[in-house]
Amino acid sequence: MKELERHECCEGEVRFLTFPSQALGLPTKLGLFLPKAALEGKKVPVVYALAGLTCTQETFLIKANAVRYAAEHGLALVTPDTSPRGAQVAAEDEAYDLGTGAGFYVDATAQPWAAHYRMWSYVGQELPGVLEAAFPLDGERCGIMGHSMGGMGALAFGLRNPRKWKTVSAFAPICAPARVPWGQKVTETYFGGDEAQWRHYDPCLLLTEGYRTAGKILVDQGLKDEFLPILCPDLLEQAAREAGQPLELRRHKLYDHSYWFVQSFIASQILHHARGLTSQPGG
Ligand SMILES: N[C@@H](CCC(=O)N[C@@H](CSC=O)C(=O)NCC(=O)O)C(=O)O
Repeated sequence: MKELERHECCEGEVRFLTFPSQALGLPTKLGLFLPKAALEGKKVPVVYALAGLTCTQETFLIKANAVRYAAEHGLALVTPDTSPRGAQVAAEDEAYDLGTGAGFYVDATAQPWAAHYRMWSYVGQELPGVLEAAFPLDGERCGIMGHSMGGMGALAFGLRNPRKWKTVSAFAPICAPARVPWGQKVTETYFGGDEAQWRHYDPCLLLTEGYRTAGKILVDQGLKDEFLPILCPDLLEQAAREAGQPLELRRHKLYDHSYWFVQSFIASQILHHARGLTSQPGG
């Protein structure tokens, strides 16, 4: 693990790191906020924040205004990159919604993508192990959140592995990727046309298959979101209702898809994780 940057922030530290990922078969970068207690060597709860299409390990930390709330509640934040970089796949830099910056938090099954596009294994397995060995992060108190493509990832990780991800939330997640153009493009490329792969990652399909999170899922969605028709929050609500999965879906009339929206509701999403991961009131 090599440190690229370190900045004092909200009595803790924001660090940018790189290491050679075995899952991705490439070096990868990530952001890490360590609150004051972690700098003093105490094990702290941690929330992974997964960003959306076109983002990097920096985007969420810079734009979501999450650090001050994480610091307030003594939470660490981890912000992975959104795809492998430099995989040398033809076409990986041609569109914003495929390839670089668009890993979709899945493991590709079709070549040439399958060699490096393995964000599911990287974020879900490799990264927590590497970080928990290197920093005072409590592997028993992990939460996961995300925006858009990252919201989809957060829901999928939370549903598939509730023992690891004790708290789950999302901003404007892609709720039914198998049914919408973004996901169909993934099917044609990363999955080589095998639509059935979505059964591992599509939040609505996972709910239908019986997967559940440990506690209530919190989702914020803007109603002026330019991507609303392909995010399908109504389908998530219906799938959760039918599955008996507790879900609080908060619809916000005036908000779009941007980080201005994320920033507006980040305090209560961080509180949701703090309550679930610490002994704070209401937890
Ligand atoms: N018009 C954009 C489209 C990409 C975009 O809106 N990306 C969103 C996430 S969308 C789903 O995952 C985002 O978070 N962008 C970064 C930002 O700083 O807002 C384009 O063509 O780039």
